Amino acid sequence: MCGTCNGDAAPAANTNSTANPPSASTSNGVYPARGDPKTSPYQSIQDYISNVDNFKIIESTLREGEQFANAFFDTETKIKIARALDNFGVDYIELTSPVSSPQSYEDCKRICQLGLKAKILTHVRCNMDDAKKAVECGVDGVDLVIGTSSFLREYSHGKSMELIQKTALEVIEYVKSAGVEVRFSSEDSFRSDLVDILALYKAVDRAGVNRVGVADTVGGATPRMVYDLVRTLRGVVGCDIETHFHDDTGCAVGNALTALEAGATHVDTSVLGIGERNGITPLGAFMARMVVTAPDYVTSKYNLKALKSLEELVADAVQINIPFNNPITGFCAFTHKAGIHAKAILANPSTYEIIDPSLFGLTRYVSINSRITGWNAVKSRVEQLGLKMTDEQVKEVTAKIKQMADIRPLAIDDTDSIIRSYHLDLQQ
Ligand SMILES: CC(=O)SCCNC(=O)CCNC(=O)[C@H](O)C(C)(C)COP(=O)(O)OP(=O)(O)OC[C@H]1O[C@@H](n2cnc3c(N)ncnc32)[C@H](O)[C@@H]1OP(=O)(O)O
Ligand SMILES: O=C(O)CCC(=O)C(=O)O
Ligand SMILES: [Zn+2]
Repeated sequence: MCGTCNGDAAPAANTNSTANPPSASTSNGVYPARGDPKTSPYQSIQDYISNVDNFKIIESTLREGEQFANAFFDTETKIKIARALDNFGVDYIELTSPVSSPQSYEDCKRICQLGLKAKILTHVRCNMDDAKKAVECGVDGVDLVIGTSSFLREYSHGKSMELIQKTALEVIEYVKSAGVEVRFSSEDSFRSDLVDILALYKAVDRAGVNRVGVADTVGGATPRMVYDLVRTLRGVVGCDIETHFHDDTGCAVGNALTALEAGATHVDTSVLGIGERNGITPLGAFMARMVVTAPDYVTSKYNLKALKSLEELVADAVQINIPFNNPITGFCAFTHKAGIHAKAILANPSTYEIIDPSLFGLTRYVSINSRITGWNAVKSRVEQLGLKMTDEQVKEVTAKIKQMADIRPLAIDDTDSIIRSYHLDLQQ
């Protein structure tokens, strides 16, 4: 009913041209009521531990994303995605383990040679053979992972905590000696014994890892659990803390924010959240969250206007549609329909929008095609069409629109016809 919006040919009542934006928008383009800590309750209270305005993104579309059911990335597609992620401004790009297949190995080497600004990582099991293959590819960093929960120790790799630590220290020493960044992560951190993993993290921190990683591998963690674990870990290690959240219970974005509030430094994302099962923290949704929480940091660091094309590229590559309710780029993410909303939005977009779509190169759309349309929105359309009517006349034509909309769904062309023919009648 509202047609396409968000940057495509703007349909009726695109308020970018007709609405009065609130007076002083700030240099980052976020309106005061949305971006100013004095008027926005949504910016986190800063404390000494929070990194909400100083985080890095480890973009894992080309690793976790390859674990998505539909994903098959040929070399050219991987390169296109890597370049698009780099253009967006992510800090790191994580690639599938080169041990996975000969082509994975070749692709990893190839992407390392592209000369991107983003650092290139690959993600391997915490063993010497995998680490050697990773280093051979020329990556900037190696992400080591091993399951530490009793489930994974028993049913995945069968190693004791003692053996995990011994192996980890050997592999870390090797990767460091190769002059490459190294991260050590405990898979399934939230179902691991706290004392066990803190001792392990402490040992790898002492061994000089660049980062330790906390992973909610099964997506069961709540923000409170995340805060507690990351905050505790922050007191135990001096290195950076990376976090990885699956979305099985819908908490992946909230958990990522909470992790930063608790002192994490890095967040793993993938475009549209693609990954194992229903995936991880989506890059776009995370940007939506963080542009509200830390507008200056996000708008100055990331090329937000490139989000839509990046998502389209990946959606196309894995043959899915962008969900209607996707933050920012869902087709109706900036569509306003109910009369009460439309009136206020036309007066000041901050009334019913937390994010200014223009930050992402997109436009808002006010629908005037339904039985819940109000006369103020119709008046705006009448003015856009260059027609002259009194308020009483606009109210009368609004009633006609509602009469028709009670019978069937209307397209903007139908509504425009009702307005034009009413206007013609007035003149005759
Ligand atoms: C939660 C996550 O997403 S973790 C990342 C997941 N990523 C991947 O799995 C990468 C893609 N995987 C692959 O290509 C393959 O699984 C490979 C190449 C890694 C291994 O393949 P295979 O040798 O055929 O083994 P398979 O996949 O059946 O089983 C995994 C093996 O890794 C071992 N393993 C699992 N995790 C670890 C670990 N962190 N450290 C060391 N060994 C591990 C298992 O014990 C098992 O070994 P086994 O051969 O003795 O049974
Ligand atoms: O390496 C990590 O930190 C995360 C691995 C992973 O994908 C997961 O545990 O879900
Ligand atoms: Zn994962």
